[in-house]
Amino acid sequence: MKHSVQPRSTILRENQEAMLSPNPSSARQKWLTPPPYRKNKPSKENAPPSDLNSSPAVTGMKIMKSPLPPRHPNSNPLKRKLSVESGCSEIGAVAAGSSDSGVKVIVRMRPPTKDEEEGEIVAQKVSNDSLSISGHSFTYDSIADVQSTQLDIFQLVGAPLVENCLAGFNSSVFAYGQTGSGKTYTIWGPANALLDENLASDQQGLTPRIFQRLFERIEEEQVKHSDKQLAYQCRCSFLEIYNEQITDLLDPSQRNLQLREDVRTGVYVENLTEECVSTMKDVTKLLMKGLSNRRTGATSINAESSRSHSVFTCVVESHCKSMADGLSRLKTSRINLVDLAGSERQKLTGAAGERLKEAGNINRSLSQLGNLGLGNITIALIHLGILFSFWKFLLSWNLINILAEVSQTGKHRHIPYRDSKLTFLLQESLGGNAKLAMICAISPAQSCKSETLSTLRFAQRAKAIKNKAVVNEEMQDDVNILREVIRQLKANT
Ligand SMILES: Nc1ncnc2c1ncn2[C@@H]1O[C@H](COP(=O)(O)OP(=O)(O)OP(=O)(O)O)[C@@H](O)[C@H]1O
Repeated sequence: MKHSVQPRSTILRENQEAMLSPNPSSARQKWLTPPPYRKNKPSKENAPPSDLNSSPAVTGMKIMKSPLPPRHPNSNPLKRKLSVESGCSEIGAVAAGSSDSGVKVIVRMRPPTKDEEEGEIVAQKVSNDSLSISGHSFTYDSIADVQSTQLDIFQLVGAPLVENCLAGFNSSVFAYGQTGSGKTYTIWGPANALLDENLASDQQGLTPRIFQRLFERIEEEQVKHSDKQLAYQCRCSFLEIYNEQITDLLDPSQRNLQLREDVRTGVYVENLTEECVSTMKDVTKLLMKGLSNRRTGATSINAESSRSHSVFTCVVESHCKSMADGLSRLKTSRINLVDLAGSERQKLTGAAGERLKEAGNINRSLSQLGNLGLGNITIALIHLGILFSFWKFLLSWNLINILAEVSQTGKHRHIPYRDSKLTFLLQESLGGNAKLAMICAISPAQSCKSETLSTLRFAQRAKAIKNKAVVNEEMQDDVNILREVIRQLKANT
């Protein structure tokens, strides 16, 4: 189901106006439509009129392209922090206390391949949060060793993400690591584990597990808060960034989509397809469609290597009305699940031709995620074709390094988000209004040692970043502010 729709800013304005409308029924029509967990029919025409007294539901509001992420409340007068006393704020608040702002870093070691088993195994888990590799020790939030299961990863990363999401926090998971280290396996799981008959499979990846839990928890929250007319809507999109071009994985004819920035609401992808989901079936359908449209190719390390970054995004909105104070509240949170293309050294992976060009682009965006800011010098090196792998190593620190430095010293610095599509699109997740978990995937084998060390150092720098996640909540009592904002927006258009 694809929806061709107007820009998010227009919708927001309409919704805000509707919520503020002196005629409450117009606001209701914008917000509540189908019965619980019915697949959404999102067009305006299809939306049956309903009212706030209808049963709790995952709602089928209007669908839109290009949703914009909620911004930090300092830059947006419409947002306020969670107040535990407020009428609806305890909804999904199990994890709301987790106001920790550090990036959670998990290192996952995949089992050695047959070839690797014949060589030396150099990486070893030492404790729950540390590992050693050839005498070097590293400490992170958690180490998942070769025995770790998909369920373990869900419990470490997925379960807290769902609670944070219901509490109104933006939440992102990035999988980073060398080609063939297990990023795709971790984030999506094997494709056959998405089939209906395998839904209970041990192999199921983090994303389907997250949505399974999310829908269960939504149902629980609606039962628990049945007096608050609690309604949810989940809208998903799926894109890939390949050679610095954005393709819509739910409609691959849409290539080279553009990133836009809205002053008030942030970065969005123009014309990206969004679909409403309310069941696991909806989600698996989107995942299977999107994953089958990704670019893959063989490297010497991974026969089915993802050659692009894939980003699955779900915007979860909840609307409730408190009986205690009669106020309506809207919480929005954005989940980003990101499978980064493999970091790789061309010599090791035997890259040539198209693969080499891809690798250059992959490395450029990953580099941007964490390089040293060597900008021009390094670009000159690239143009000369000199020491591709050395370049990658040097450049693999910029954004992460700058963010880590800003977090540690409190100094102001220009953060070069715009230097790659990946960092521009995901800037909220990197040092902004989001909780971020980074899963760094490694192989324990001697043959991967230098890539593994590079990944582990990247992970150390990532750990130092401080994000500023806040609950994204709008309240109806902000009516005067909203009216003023609408007036200003209208005046500016
Ligand atoms: N924890 C694990 N347990 C069992 N098999 C795994 C595990 N991690 C990875 N694998 C297997 O290793 C192979 C490579 O994994 P995967 O495709 O996830 O790597 P990747 O990091 O996504 O690589 P690329 O960046 O090249 O896409 C796959 O066959 C996958 O099934």
